Amino acid sequence: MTTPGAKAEILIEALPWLQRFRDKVVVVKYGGNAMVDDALKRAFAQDVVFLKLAGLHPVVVHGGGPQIAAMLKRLGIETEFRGGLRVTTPEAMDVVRMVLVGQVQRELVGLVNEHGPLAVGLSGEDANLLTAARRPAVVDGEPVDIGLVGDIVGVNPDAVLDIVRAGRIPVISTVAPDVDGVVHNVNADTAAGAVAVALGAEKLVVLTDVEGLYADWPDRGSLLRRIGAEQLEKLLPELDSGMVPKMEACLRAVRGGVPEAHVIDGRLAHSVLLEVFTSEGVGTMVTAGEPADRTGAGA
Ligand SMILES: Nc1ncnc2c1ncn2[C@@H]1O[C@H](COP(=O)(O)OP(=O)(O)O)[C@@H](O)[C@H]1O
Ligand SMILES: CC(=O)N[C@@H](CCC(=O)OP(=O)(O)O)C(=O)O
Repeated sequence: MTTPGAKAEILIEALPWLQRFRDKVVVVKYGGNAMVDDALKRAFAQDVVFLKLAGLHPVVVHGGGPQIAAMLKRLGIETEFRGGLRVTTPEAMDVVRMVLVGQVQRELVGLVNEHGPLAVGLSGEDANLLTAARRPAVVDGEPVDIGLVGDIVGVNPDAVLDIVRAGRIPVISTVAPDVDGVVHNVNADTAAGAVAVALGAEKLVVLTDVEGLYADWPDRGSLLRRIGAEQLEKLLPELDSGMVPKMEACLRAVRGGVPEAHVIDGRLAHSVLLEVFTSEGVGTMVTAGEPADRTGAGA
């Protein structure tokens, strides 16, 4: 059993991190694969509320890939992934928007608001929050047309900061119009990286369903605890599917001035709190400079 002294030590470990992150924006990307059960989703909502009440400014950017896949299946619409991105026809786009904004976002907003009137849901379409431009997938070094898939070319920070300044927690779905108003499907990792840069965030935290980035996936001994931008750039071509947009987003964040970006295990309850408020942190930390590599859990 934890003694009172040990409990106090755990609390006091958070002190320097409370000082560093107080009044700072922390962008948390919650991936669909980390939303595996209700207990974990509730723990995630608690963590975000905890950050807010501790004086940080969490901004949630959510995914929902598996939820989109399930709805597409129910509707008998087939889609495939190219280079980690969903090939998105106009018909699939309607489903992406319905699921992300109408289902996943609503659920997260509801879970956060069990703790008080905190979360406000919005999509890239609200107050010109996000502007997209069509992007191809890159497969074997070649650009491939994948339909209504966008990259973020513009962020209106005030659309988010107004909500933050009102003491609330923005929960952002990543569908975004292009300059002509055509709505695009934006990978949630990609959007989270762009939002973190535009908000001048102090940290980007990306939750997924593995412990972090592995140098030699799936060799479990190759977990990287820290990696610099240059080394990550070299590793990018070696990475598989889902990890590519995630690590590109971390790279974009740190190159855009966010001091650190993290990929952490969303299957671990309260992983966000462990990352923000403990000295050891969890998962893989990406920085712009080249830190000494640390391999292996707990290193
Ligand atoms: N080098 C790597 N390190 C860690 N995971 C990897 C790596 N390469 C590929 N993966 C895969 O990427 C997956 C995470 O991406 P994805 O399934 O898109 O997650 P999410 O829904 O959280 O965005 C992991 O479950 C793992 O199977
Ligand atoms: C273009 C593209 O691939 N968009 C993603 C958007 C959702 C997402 O990114 O969800 P996760 O974070 O759960 O993977 C998709 O359609 O699945």
